[in-house]
Amino acid sequence: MASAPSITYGHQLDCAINAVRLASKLCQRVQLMLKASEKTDKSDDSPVTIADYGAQALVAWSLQKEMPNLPFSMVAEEDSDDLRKSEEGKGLAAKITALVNETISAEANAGPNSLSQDDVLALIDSGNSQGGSEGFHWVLDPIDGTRGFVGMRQYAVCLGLLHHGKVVVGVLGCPNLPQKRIEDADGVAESASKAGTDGVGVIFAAERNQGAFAGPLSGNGRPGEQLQLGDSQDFSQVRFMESYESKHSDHDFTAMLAAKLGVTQSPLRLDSQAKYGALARGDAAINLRFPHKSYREKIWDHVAGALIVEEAGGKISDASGAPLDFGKGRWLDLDRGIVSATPTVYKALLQAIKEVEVQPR
Ligand SMILES: Nc1ncnc2c1ncn2[C@@H]1O[C@H](COP(=O)(O)O)[C@@H](OP(=O)(O)O)[C@H]1O
Ligand SMILES: [Mg+2]
Ligand SMILES: [Mg+2]
Ligand SMILES: [Mg+2]
Repeated sequence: MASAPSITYGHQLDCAINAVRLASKLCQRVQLMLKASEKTDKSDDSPVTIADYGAQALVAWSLQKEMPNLPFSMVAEEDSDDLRKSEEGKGLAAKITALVNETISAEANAGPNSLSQDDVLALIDSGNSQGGSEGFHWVLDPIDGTRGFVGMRQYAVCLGLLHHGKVVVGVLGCPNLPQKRIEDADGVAESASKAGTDGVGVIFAAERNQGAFAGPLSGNGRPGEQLQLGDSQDFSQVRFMESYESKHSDHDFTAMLAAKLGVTQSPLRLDSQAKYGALARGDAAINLRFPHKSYREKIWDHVAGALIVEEAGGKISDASGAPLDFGKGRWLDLDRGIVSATPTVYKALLQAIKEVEVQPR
């Protein structure tokens, strides 16, 4: 008896790549003209800019335009509450609408002013799905690493697709990431300052069981370079990555873990899921994230990057080795932290975590 054909998600992958490229264009426009006044602070003290909102609206617009006949469910980070409440919020909403329309007319061959302010607010709010373990759900972080975006460092537009709770498509747009392998922190900082020029801006894309790929963010179609991780066991040669912000991940704890493993190189500190892309292409062998114990992770911070790492041959789990369960709604509950690495290094890492006595804060 012939076995049932396995499901593929090629069309959704193509649509996700187009949506991420379009939203990345908007982010690049805003980064060139970013002013402090166009930034609000959410109750959790994280900044959100007109680019976060604009990118969310554009991804929702692009996906629905390309797949008009499919039901649309999206779990996304932002909502329009702050844009409806105050005069300042309404002013931002007008700017976001103008920016979305400008980007659509410049990049997507549509007429100017094609979307009203209400349309844009509704597109932002179309990201209010609760997700779950049944059916299809897009998962979007319109700008991951907003602090990196504001600080002209790394950030990423991150879009994934869940099918029955498993990630089946993952795309990362990284406008400030060098296309060449990262040598050191100075090099990556220099790239960020040269966004939009040759050699800067990477898109990572993966489909379940079909591999992970990288290529220039500018351009069309699927990125062409397949990523396949090597498996070094020489810990004196490996490097680890972690958040730029020590508030997001305990740098003292990760230093202790690295020492336990025999890692001698200093860490590469980058904002956003650009770290997952960088891991998948071999810029470093380990990505560690150990937030404060009161912090609760959200799925959009990891969905796209997790598939890219796995499809490149890497491993990812929580600190106990349990797989990340993205099918439980908007939150991602897990044990202590998230670790991802090349396979042999990953095994040693889990063992080292068991052996260290001090736990993160
Ligand atoms: N106190 C905290 N601890 C851990 N993570 C935090 C945090 N405050 C915010 N974050 C999350 O960390 C993400 C950035 O991760 P990184 O440190 O790898 O750049 C943020 O994504 P956004 O920038 O999308 O809000 C946010 O979701
Ligand atoms: Mg945020
Ligand atoms: Mg995020
Ligand atoms: Mg974000």
